[in-house]
Amino acid sequence: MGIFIVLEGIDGAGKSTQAKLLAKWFEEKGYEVVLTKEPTDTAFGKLIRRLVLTGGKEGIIDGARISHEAEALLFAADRAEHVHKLIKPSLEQGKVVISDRYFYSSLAYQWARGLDLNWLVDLNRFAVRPNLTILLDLPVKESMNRINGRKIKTEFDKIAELQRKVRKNYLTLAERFEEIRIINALASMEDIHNDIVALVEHEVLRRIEER
Ligand SMILES: Nc1ncnc2c1ncn2[C@@H]1O[C@H](COP(=O)(O)OP(=O)(O)O)[C@@H](O)[C@H]1O
Ligand SMILES: Cc1cn([C@H]2C[C@H](O)[C@@H](COP(=O)(O)OP(=O)(O)O)O2)c(=O)[nH]c1=O
Repeated sequence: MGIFIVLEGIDGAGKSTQAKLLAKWFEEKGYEVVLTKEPTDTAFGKLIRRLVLTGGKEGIIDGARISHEAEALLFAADRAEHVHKLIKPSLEQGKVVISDRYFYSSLAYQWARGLDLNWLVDLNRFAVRPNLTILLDLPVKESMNRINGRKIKTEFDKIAELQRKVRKNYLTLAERFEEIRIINALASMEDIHNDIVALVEHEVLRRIEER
């Protein structure tokens, strides 16, 4: 079996930066790495970007805004394909899979949209649990500064209020899911990377060696 690591956090927390650094670290150690993300780049991911995340006629289908339940189902459908076509087969081949976002994003964001958390947990029950989930925790003000200037393509990016709810939700989820570890994402990229590597060594690699 391979190793499955997920990076989570609000928009601009540094997930993609740290996912790349971690992938490089594993590759230098001789592991085969699959670096991936959600929403994916498949047809489902594209549909999500078109119906949920694109600017302009945001989320409009047949003249009305897409419901939050439909959004949650689209993210889950994209994830099901991701799990069955990429994540599981790669883990079976002994690879390291690093995903920028996973089902915790659905729990944090769609819960912030007012959906029932337990319904969301049940909906995502098919999703194999990672060995380690790193929550990059950052105050919203700092994340907004970091993504300021980035082309605004989602309504999520615009609303600091929603980001605050999402941040709080992630911290609550960290109490419920034991694989989630919180890292202070205010530090420098290098310090955060070192913190992540320390977690990977202690929480994942050592446990595998002990088996
Ligand atoms: N530790 C850090 N300190 C300052 N800026 C950072 C740090 N990590 C990432 N950034 C910058 O912040 C922005 C958002 O980072 P990114 O990795 O794209 O976040 P995410 O994938 O979580 O949206 C990028 O411009 C990136 O270069
Ligand atoms: C995976 C996932 C993402 N999202 C949101 C979080 C982000 O604000 C947004 C898009 O993710 P993002 O990481 O910004 O993707 P990209 O930069 O490739 O467009 O989707 C959910 O609401 N639920 C989910 O299940």
